[in-house]
Amino acid sequence: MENIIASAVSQVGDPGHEAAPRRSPPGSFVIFGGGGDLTRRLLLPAIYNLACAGLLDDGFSVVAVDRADLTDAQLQQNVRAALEDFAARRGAEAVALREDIWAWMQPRIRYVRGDFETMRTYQDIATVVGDQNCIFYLAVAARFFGPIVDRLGEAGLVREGRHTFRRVIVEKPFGSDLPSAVALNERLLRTLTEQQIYRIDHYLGKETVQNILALRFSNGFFEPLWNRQNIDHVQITAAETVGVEQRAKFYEGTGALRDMVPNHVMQLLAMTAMEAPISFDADAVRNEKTKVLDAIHPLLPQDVVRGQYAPGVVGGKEVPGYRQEPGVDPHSLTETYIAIKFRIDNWRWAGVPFYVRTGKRLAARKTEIAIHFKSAPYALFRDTPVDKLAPNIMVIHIQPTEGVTMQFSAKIPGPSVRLGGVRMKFDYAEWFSEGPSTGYETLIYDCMIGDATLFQRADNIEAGWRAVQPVLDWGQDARSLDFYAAGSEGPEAADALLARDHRHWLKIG
Ligand SMILES: NC(=O)C1=CN([C@@H]2O[C@H](COP(=O)(O)OP(=O)(O)OC[C@H]3O[C@@H](n4cnc5c(N)ncnc54)[C@H](OP(=O)(O)O)[C@@H]3O)[C@@H](O)[C@H]2O)C=CC1
Ligand SMILES: O=C1O[C@H](COP(=O)(O)O)[C@@H](O)[C@H](O)[C@H]1O
Repeated sequence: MENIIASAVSQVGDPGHEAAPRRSPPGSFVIFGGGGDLTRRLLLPAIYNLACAGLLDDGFSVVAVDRADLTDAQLQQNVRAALEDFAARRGAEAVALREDIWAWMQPRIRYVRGDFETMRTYQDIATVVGDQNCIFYLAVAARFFGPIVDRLGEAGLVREGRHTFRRVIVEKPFGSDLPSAVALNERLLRTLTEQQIYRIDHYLGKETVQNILALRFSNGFFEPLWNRQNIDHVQITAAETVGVEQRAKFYEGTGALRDMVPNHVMQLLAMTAMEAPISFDADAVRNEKTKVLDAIHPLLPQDVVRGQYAPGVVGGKEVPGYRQEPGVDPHSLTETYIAIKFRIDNWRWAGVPFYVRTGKRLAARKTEIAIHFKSAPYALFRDTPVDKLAPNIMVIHIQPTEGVTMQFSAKIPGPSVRLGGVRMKFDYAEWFSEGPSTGYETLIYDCMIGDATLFQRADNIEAGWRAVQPVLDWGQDARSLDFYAAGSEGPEAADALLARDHRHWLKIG
């Protein structure tokens, strides 16, 4: 089946011959938190990968701002070490850092030592960046977002010139509920225009997430089926095998709902459910996303299952429960798993539930969107040994493998009519040879060229929080917390959520 599809598609055209993307404009990429974990693990490798792809202008430079006492040369050594650890690899395998790229990058890396809360730091940044284009990346704890932007404004660093831009990339978490997200938007917008703010959601940097729009809107055969007449329900899963790791302090006050749903999961839902935009212009896309999120029906307690992992076995190894993790309150009520049944009150989706689940310490690492189509009428098969027709399912795999699978029924060879489920699979890696990616390359590059399509607008963020705010308002409650063994499929109550509707989850593990 896979061969038939591959050969049919190969007649269409040879992949990989699209127009080459243009180089970024020259300018400084200023990273607040330039010595931090995000910078080392994801941002610097992304910049290195962009340099390897020839997408950075010779007038590009990185300016790291942090409080450690370092010289430019020491910082450059730290950057090299980070690139060796996190960038120079192909899959799990380490490869040598490209010396030609490092020779290009090294002199373009500068350090500004200073406290984020001190004006002197901003004066020093101004001296380094001069009047060039600048992107300020806030790779810092959320409590600094407002203060840094205020000071950038006071120092005149975000004033744009006739031919130069000043942009700010804001990391997550963007607020911790609807009121705080609204307040943060208001604060940033006192200094910046909406067009200068790039609110990042790293899920939007993932190729297959972007592919949802390509799949839906560049193929004639999906869109006519993409509605309540043909789709029974949608399942969105973002499952992880890792536990809370070293992040107990952050996670205890956050939990799975805040950490994953208003941002990453909502982006997946919005891209699956949105109407076709009138163009791929950033605002056209974001208008449609906001519209669909605004159409989410207010949640009821019976639509939500909160879970927390208990001790169990992951990858053949015994692991502790969440309450036994270092830094976690032994009586913690923080959820590490959440499942929600969303309803979308619009013409296209009325009556089609969107079930979402996300959690840590589950049976496998898997992010996917499964579109469950309605079954064909059974009538024709009543006089055959076939007792029921399986529904067709289209699964968009986001990670760890990227691709699309279609599940449908076919006749099992033999004299009588018997049906078996078969799969057709499109695998991104098999079809397209892509360079290494952290997912941040696309986002950083898009910000450089001023394309905000994959970033969240203020109303987008607020719509995501608004959809989950009822759950936050109910508060944490021991009665609303179900336990699941680490390494399992999640709490039984999540199965019951679908069983009530005579449906079941696809297996994670
Ligand atoms: N790490 C990750 O994988 C991800 C992180 N994020 C988000 O990115 C942001 C940064 O996270 P992360 O890199 O992990 O955080 P880190 O704490 O590792 O990095 C922050 C850096 O800022 C420095 N710093 C803290 N306070 C000041 C100050 N007042 N003045 C100057 N420097 C200061 C810290 O120095 P010191 O070490 O001395 O405190 C540290 O080097 C957060 O918003 C996080 O939610 C998002 C997705 C993934
Ligand atoms: O933002 C976050 O995302 C990660 C999951 O990201 P992924 O790209 O590995 O799917 C999650 O582990 C983390 O808790 C959360 O803050």
